[in-house]
Order: sequence, then structure tokens, then C-alpha cells
Amino acid sequence: MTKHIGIFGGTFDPVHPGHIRCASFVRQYCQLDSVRLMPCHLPAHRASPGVSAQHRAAMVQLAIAGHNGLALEALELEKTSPSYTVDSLTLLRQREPEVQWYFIIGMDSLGYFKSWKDWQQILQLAHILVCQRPGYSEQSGDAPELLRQFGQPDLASLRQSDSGGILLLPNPLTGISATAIRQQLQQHTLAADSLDPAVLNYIQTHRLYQAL
Ligand SMILES: Nc1ncnc2c1ncn2[C@@H]1O[C@H](COP(=O)(O)OP(=O)(O)OP(=O)(O)O)[C@@H](O)[C@H]1O
Ligand SMILES: O=C(O)c1ccc[n+]([C@@H]2O[C@H](COP(=O)([O-])O)[C@@H](O)[C@H]2O)c1
Repeated sequence: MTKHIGIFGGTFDPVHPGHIRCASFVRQYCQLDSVRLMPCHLPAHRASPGVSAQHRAAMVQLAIAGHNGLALEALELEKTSPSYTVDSLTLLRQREPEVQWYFIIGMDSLGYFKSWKDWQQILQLAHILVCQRPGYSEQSGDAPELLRQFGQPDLASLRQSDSGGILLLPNPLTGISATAIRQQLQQHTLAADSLDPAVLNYIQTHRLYQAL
């Protein structure tokens, strides 16, 4: 039987409950066998994070512990070149040709998706699942045109084909960002429930995100 696997790519600097809630929701709502969180090594599109890919992956590993069906995809950590999604999905298709792939992004990412390397090819390799995110509308940036061209009304329609569809998801909103968390860690104002306790412990043990 064909496996259906979601790939949730991110800088995860650090991974936060917004990511984990989205990943769990998508897995259940889209009936995926699993969702793999894939930390990028060298983001192609933004400044390199101050925290190494190994640390960011270790925090992802801690954050997914105990969450059924969530896993770490370490593929981009193995490479020293910039982490382009099209390259990663191509490699995944080569390694696991029997799988049907879904790439998961937040609404902010959909807004600039047409600037991604070979974005049309990404849509030949996978479907795109889009999580709602507070402050980001489906009316801005590239989103309206992409949804007009590739949007699907529901999961059943999306599943009519192997790739090339975009589905907006009705996920519960979580107003958390890694940027805000990094700032709050530096200013010692982080609310207790803003991070998984194991991730916070890791950050403190390794003295990450400290004020310069
Ligand atoms: N709270 C959230 N709700 C929905 N999607 C989110 C949320 N946080 C992040 N995402 C999505 O997760 C993916 C990875 O995000 P990333 O690791 O860059 O986190 P971030 O919080 O956006 O970080 P930063 O503030 O550093 O940009 C992106 O596609 C992003 O849109
Ligand atoms: O391949 C690209 O050109 C590309 C451009 C921007 C973002 N991405 C991917 O989108 C995912 C989310 O990125 P970010 O910056 O929101 O963490 C992550 O897996 C990135 O590698 C990919």
C-alpha cells in the first residue's frame, strides 16, 4: 500500500509548540502515516542561524518525543550545500519511491513560495499543505494566484492526484514564532509554556540564545 508522508521543513531555531501543534494536526487531519520535521542545514533564503543544525535537530528530537507519528528527517543535515526544498524532495523520492509526499508550510511561507528555487518542480514532487498562521492572510503575496491555480477544496480532491495540489488547512491558530522566543530568551521574559520543557532544558544546558 502507498504510504503518505508529510515533510515539515523549517529552520526550527528553535522548534516551538506552534510547529508541533501544526505537525500533529496535519498528520491527523490529512490521515498521513507520519510527519517528519526536517531542519534545514543552511537556509537558502535567510541568514544562517546562530545555532548549529545539530543543536536545532537535537531540540526537534526532544520536542517530538511522545508525539505519535512525528519523526525527524535528517536528510538536509547530511549536506553542506544550501538546503533547497526541490533538492530534498527529489532525494526523498529517489530513496523512497513508493511514498506519496506532502510538503507542509505555514501561510507566511506560501506568500513567497514563487521565489523558491524551481517552485513548479516542487509541485511535481509533492502536494503542499498550508497551515494557517495568525497575522498571515491567504490574500497576500503569492498566495491568491497559487490557490487559484493549484488550490483544492478538500482532502478527497487533493488525493485524486499524486502531486501538484495546494490545500489550506483548518488548523487551530498558534501565535508563536521562533523570532519572539529568541528575543524572550535573551531578555529572560519567556513564559513558562512557550517552549517544551525538555527543549528549554536543552537550551539552558547548552547556553543557547544568550544575549551577546
Ligand atoms: N505558529 C505557527 N503557525 C503555523 N505555522 C508556523 C508557525 N510557526 C512556524 N510555522 C511554519 O513552520 C515552518 C518553519 O518555520 P520556522 O522554523 O521558520 O519558524 P518561525 O517561527 O517562522 O521562525 P522565525 O521566527 O525564526 O522565522 C514555516 O513554514 C512556517 O510558516
Ligand atoms: O527551496 C527554497 O528555495 C526555499 C526557500 C524558502 C524556504 N524554503 C524551505 O521552507 C521551509 C521553511 O523555511 P523557514 O525559513 O520558514 O524556516 C524550510 O524547509 C526551508 O528550507 C525553501
